[in-house]
Parts: sequence; structure tokens; C-alpha cells
Amino acid sequence: MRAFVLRARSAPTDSKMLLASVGQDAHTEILAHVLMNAIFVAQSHREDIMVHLVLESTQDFSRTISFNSNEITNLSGFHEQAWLDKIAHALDKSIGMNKEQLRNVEPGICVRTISFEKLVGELAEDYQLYMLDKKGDFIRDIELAANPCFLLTDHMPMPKKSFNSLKRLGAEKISLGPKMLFASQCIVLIHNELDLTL
Ligand SMILES: C[S@@+](CC[C@H](N)C(=O)[O-])C[C@H]1O[C@@H](n2cnc3c(N)ncnc32)[C@H](O)[C@@H]1O
Repeated sequence: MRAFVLRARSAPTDSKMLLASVGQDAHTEILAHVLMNAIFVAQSHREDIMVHLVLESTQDFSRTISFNSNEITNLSGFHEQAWLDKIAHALDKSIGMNKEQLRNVEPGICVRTISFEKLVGELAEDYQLYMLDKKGDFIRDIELAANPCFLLTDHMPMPKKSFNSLKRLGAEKISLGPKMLFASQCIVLIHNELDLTL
């Protein structure tokens, strides 16, 4: 499995606010762009991809919505609205959940009330973590592990205190080059680097 985590610090956990924030300050379109580029290829989808979206603008708990590309069945199309609808539906399903609970939303999609820190702590047991950072090691200068998990943020940077805990979990910083890219653009480049090595 190849995994991607988007830490969306500004994304609301209320579905109506999430949908109303597309193109606004919270830039929730980023979540749909990430899913588009992590899971779709032309006319098809990639296998063995996990995407975890962590939405952190909340009145109660962060929501982690996880997508398994092998199991998702009923998408309404190869477009952003299809993904936004799935995210909104997962958020509605999560209403009333207590801390650190899980609810299955539909095949391939589940929602959990866990924080980014808790999620990456779990992922570190099965994956090598890579934190995307322009100042990290250039992706072509290192050998990526067979089970990589890439950590990205929305337009709000990772808080400084997260860096130390990620380091303790063995996360390595990797760069894709000198330009500051969107998270979804990073994902396209990462897929391509890995595709070239297969
Ligand atoms: C739009 S950027 C985040 C920008 C944010 N304001 C910041 O200063 O980190 C979205 C994500 O892409 C990653 N990213 C963007 N360009 C990159 C590059 N050239 N190499 C590695 N990661 C990159 C960032 O680290 C971040 O996780």
C-alpha cells in the first residue's frame, strides 16, 4: 500500500461549512484535489492507495476520513464534486461520535474521531513516514521504502511542535524540488517517481 495523509488544518468538520468553503479562505477544494490525484488515473483508478484526510477545524474532535482505493465502489464520476459529496457524507455520518471512535461510511470509506498525531502514531507501525518539505532530501537522492506514507498539509503549514514528534516516529523529510507546490501536485509527482521504479 501507498498512503497519503493530508493534514487539513483549516477544513471544517461541519459538512455544510465544508461545502461552502470551496474557493474561500479554508480552501476545502484542496481535499478533493488530493483525492483526485491520489486515486484517479485517466479513465480508471489506482490500486492499493490509502488516503487519510484529517480535518481539524472543529467544535469537538478532528475527523480522519480514510479512503481505500481497492474498496471504493459507487463514485458518481471522475470529478471533484463526487469527492466533496463523499467527504460531506462521511462528516454527516460522524455527528455524535465520541473521541477516538470509528464509523464505516460505505465500502472503502470510514470516518474516525482521531487526531493527526494519533493517526500518524498508528501509521508509523506499518509504514515508513515521509514528510513533504521543500528543505528535505531530494526524492531522487533517496531510496523510498516499499511501504511509504507521505504526510502533507493544506495551505497552513505543519505546526512546529509536530516536527519533533514526527521525528521520533522516524519520519524523513523529502523534497520534490525548489517550487512550492499544491499538496495535490506533490502527489502526482510522488506517484510518477514511484511508477518509474516499478
Ligand atoms: C501548498 S504547500 C503548504 C504551504 C504552507 N503554507 C507551508 O508553508 O508549508 C502543501 C504541501 O505541499 C508540500 N510541498 C509543496 N511544495 C513542495 C516541494 N517542492 N517539496 C516537498 N514538499 C512540498 C508542503 O510541504 C505541504 O505539505
